[in-house]
Amino acid sequence: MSFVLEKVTAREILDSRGNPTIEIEAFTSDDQMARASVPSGASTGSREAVERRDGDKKRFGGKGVRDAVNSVNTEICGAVKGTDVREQRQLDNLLLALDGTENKSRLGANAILGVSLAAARLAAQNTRQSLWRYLGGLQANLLPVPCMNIINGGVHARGQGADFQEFMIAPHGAPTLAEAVRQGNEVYQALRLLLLEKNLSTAVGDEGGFAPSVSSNREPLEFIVHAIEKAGYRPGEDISICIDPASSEFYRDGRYHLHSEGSALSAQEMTDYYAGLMDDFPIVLLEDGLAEDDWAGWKYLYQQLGSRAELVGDDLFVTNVKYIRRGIEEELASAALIKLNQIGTLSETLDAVALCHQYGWGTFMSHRSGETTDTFIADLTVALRAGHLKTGAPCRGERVEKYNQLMRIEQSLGNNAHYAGFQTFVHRG
Ligand SMILES: O=C(O)[C@@H](CO)OP(=O)(O)O
Ligand SMILES: [Mg+2]
Repeated sequence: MSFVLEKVTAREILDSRGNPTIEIEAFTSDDQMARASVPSGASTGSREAVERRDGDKKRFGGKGVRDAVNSVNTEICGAVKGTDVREQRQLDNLLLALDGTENKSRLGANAILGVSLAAARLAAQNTRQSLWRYLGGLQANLLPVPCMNIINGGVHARGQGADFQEFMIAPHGAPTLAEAVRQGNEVYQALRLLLLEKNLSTAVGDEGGFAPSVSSNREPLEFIVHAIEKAGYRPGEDISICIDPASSEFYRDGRYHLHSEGSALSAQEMTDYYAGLMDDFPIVLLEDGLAEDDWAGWKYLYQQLGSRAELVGDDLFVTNVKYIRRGIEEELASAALIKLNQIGTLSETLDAVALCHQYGWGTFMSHRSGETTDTFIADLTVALRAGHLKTGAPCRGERVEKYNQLMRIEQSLGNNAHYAGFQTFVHRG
């Protein structure tokens, strides 16, 4: 079995929104092949690594992704030929040096990440290991709490629903991952019936959650608590709630504009608003409660609410150790969202997770709103003992496929599998 990278090739494919994205194939000198594809966000942080796409992300065959494809087929292919696919850091460093920019804008973070992931998968394949085992070794036995996004709002619902982007359920009381997926799905189905009873739309948003038109950000939480009970579970005991308001999207001129409620709040008022929600609903995790540039606001948020819920930075940290380190030093949050394509290589993602764990921070592994059926993040979550992940509703193939892969991994671990449960959510401060 060879480990020598012979060539990488790329093509343009569609993501789950029907927008173009990149797929990479990597080959060893004995003609073994592995494939990886790269997702794309809608509520992207401004400090994310730069993907090469058309401005509006909509044109298949447009310049952006085609340019990234060309770079892989020519420049990148020439540079990586001959590297050992097991030497992931060496390969990733080579790609960083080749690009030469701080934010991967020359070759494109999508091109770079696709090569990085395809090479890792090839190494796993040629060492005859599953990807999760190859990436995590013997410590890879922690199955994450699946945080299922069952109500979509914000830009993922084209502004027709709640201001908050994601309302997720976390079935942390389940004994196993498979049971958690089953429970989450039961709540999702119960929610559908509740919405229908109220004559609300059950059409879904980008991540498969329902996107009803509501008149406040409390209403989805009320529906969810009701759905948890209707499905036969205890809110807070068996199943809790995680929210990602993605507040950078409604932050302007120093205020948080909640259109559904007709208010514009300061960071302190927004924090009080969240405190009120935490009084009334079993919220265990709040992601991007404040905006990516509101560092002072985050400090206050953490002081007030760090002991009540895991406070996760997504747009704030963009999976970048530089910003996560600042967050740790200044005590701004208790966890980082982890998205491979925010930073652009596997090695840098491993560094971000290691830094978080070193300081007792949580790691919330995440898909993107524009996904492919690639299940790399499911394996990575188990490999890195990330503890909880979000990958949408238990609906829409590109989301379901990640949950299905986690169930496969759990089954192959047998008695050695351990379900993360409630303690995976970091509460402190
Ligand atoms: O904000 C987020 O956390 C993500 C994923 O749910 O959305 P997007 O991929 O659109 O940035
Ligand atoms: Mg987010």
